[in-house]
Amino acid sequence: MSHPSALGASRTALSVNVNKVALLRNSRHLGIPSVTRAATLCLQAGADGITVHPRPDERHIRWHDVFDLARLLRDWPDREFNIEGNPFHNLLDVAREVVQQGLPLHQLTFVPDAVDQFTSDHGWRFPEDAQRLRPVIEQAQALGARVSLFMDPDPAQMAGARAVGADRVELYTEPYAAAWPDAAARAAQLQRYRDAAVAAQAAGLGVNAGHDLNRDNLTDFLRAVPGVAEVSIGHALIADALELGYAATVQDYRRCIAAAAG
Ligand SMILES: CC(=O)[C@@H](O)[C@H](O)COP(=O)(O)O
Ligand SMILES: NCC(=O)COP(=O)(O)O
Repeated sequence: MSHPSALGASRTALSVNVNKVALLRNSRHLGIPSVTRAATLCLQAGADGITVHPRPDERHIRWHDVFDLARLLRDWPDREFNIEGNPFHNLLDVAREVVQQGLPLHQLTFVPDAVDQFTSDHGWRFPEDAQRLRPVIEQAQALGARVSLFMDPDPAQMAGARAVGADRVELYTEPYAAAWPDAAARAAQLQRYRDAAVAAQAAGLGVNAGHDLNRDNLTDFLRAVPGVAEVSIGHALIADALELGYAATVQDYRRCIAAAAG
């Protein structure tokens, strides 16, 4: 039976971000834990794809990881490979090399991070970023990749993302995750994200979401925000996997997604 993957199904796809596996591995020179082994176990457990966010300092994902994972994904043709990063650093060079080697690359998520960014904390802004984004979006799409722009949940910004040629936006969910424990703050945040998703879809964009999503906050988010195509989850999921193992963890996140639909 084929996997009901991001490539065809209407349910929200789960892309596992394996940055933090690489972070642990890099603290010694032993090659463990293995990033490709982690990805394999997540895919075997039903993850719809793998995400990496290689940073210029290679503090976690190293350039060879991108190619190792692309080679792995070649054996999983119904799953997706999503690479995140700033297109004005060397993201497009890596993407070009992946494609030149005949390896799979489904999605590039452009994130406006500084070189030394601690972690992503804001999205692109329009009209300020429009002129410089247009050509790099075209270059990425010419490689055959879907382009998603990391965006704050501001409905007024979504038409700008579409106008520069993006296929999707990824709504930056840290403010929602931070508000989640407080019911009133959570409801207010969910309204913002719902409005942003509706505006994005009205502009012709697909909607992804990510950052600090976890097993507690994921179902509420997907219940409130319509038509989310993909969530990419790393930090909390890998932390859960340290306790539960990759298979049980991925299955749990899939249950959180299914609970929102049911
Ligand atoms: C765009 C985004 O929200 C994630 O890719 C996040 O930036 C993960 O990066 P770190 O794992 O380096 O925090
Ligand atoms: N795009 C978000 C992502 O890949 C993972 O973010 P996080 O779950 O590590 O915060």
